[in-house]
Amino acid sequence: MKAVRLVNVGKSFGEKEVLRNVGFEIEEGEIFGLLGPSGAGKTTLIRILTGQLAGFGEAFVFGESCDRLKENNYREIGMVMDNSGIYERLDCYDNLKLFVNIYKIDKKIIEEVLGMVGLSAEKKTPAGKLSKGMKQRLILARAILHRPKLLFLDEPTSGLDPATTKSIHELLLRLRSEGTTIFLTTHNMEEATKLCDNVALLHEGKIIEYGRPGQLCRKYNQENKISILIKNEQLIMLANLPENAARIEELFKQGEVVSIHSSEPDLEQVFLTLTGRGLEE
Ligand SMILES: Nc1ncnc2c1ncn2[C@@H]1O[C@H](COP(=O)(O)OP(=O)(O)OP(=O)(O)O)[C@@H](O)[C@H]1O
Repeated sequence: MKAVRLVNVGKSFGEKEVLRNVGFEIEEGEIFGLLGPSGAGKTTLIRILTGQLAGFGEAFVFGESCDRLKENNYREIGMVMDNSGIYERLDCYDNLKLFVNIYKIDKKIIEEVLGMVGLSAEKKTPAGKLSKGMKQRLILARAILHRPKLLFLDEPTSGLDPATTKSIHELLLRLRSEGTTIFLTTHNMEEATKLCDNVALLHEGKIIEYGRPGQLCRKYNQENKISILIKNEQLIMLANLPENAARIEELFKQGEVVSIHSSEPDLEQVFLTLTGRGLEE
């Protein structure tokens, strides 16, 4: 069974069409990235998938229609959205205890999950006194407490420092290795390339590309070039064509080559090629 299946999903707010003909599937156990600039409709799509908003078309999680999700379906889903649901005055432990009680699970899991997100030392710290990165990790801890099969993460590392971002990435890869399906939105193309098995590019409410990050980069690699760093720190860019082979061979023979690699576009450039706009605009 697919973790997520969308067929012709659309959504309008009044006159404004925010999503149109959105269709794709997510396999169980993959990390999927929905990429698009601000206002593209990413959060709206997550809200439809989590039953918080009704749209047109068909949307399913684990075969269940998203407008009919019940308690047992919600037990399989975890979410990290803007509205964090964290109580500032309660410490980290008690914040999680609230949810352990709601889910009726063993409270032994709290210590384990605090460890997973690197907050064991902050167990007794009120959430209001945590740094932004720590708070984000607490929100993530809350979302994975009941070990959901499907995790929705709306910009999980936005505005966080590189160390916290790295620890969140490691946690997401660990969750995937344990079989969790992850649906994330991001503006960060490096994050998407590093983590995602598949990505969809959303532009003005429509999916304009879908595929593996590497595959998409190669597909739009119109200017396939090779960059060669030589000893005097000079960078030589050559088209990846047979007629340049002799030149490259000569540089190798002269012992000049420090490094050589093919230069493919990144997802940011793919998006720019398709829309004429960057993702951060
Ligand atoms: N409840 C609402 N009522 C009216 N318009 C809305 C509502 N929610 C979202 N929109 C509009 O729908 C569009 C898509 O918003 P959405 O939040 O889904 O974008 P996004 O891709 O998640 O953006 P960001 O990256 O900034 O979070 C925006 O133009 C937004 O103004």
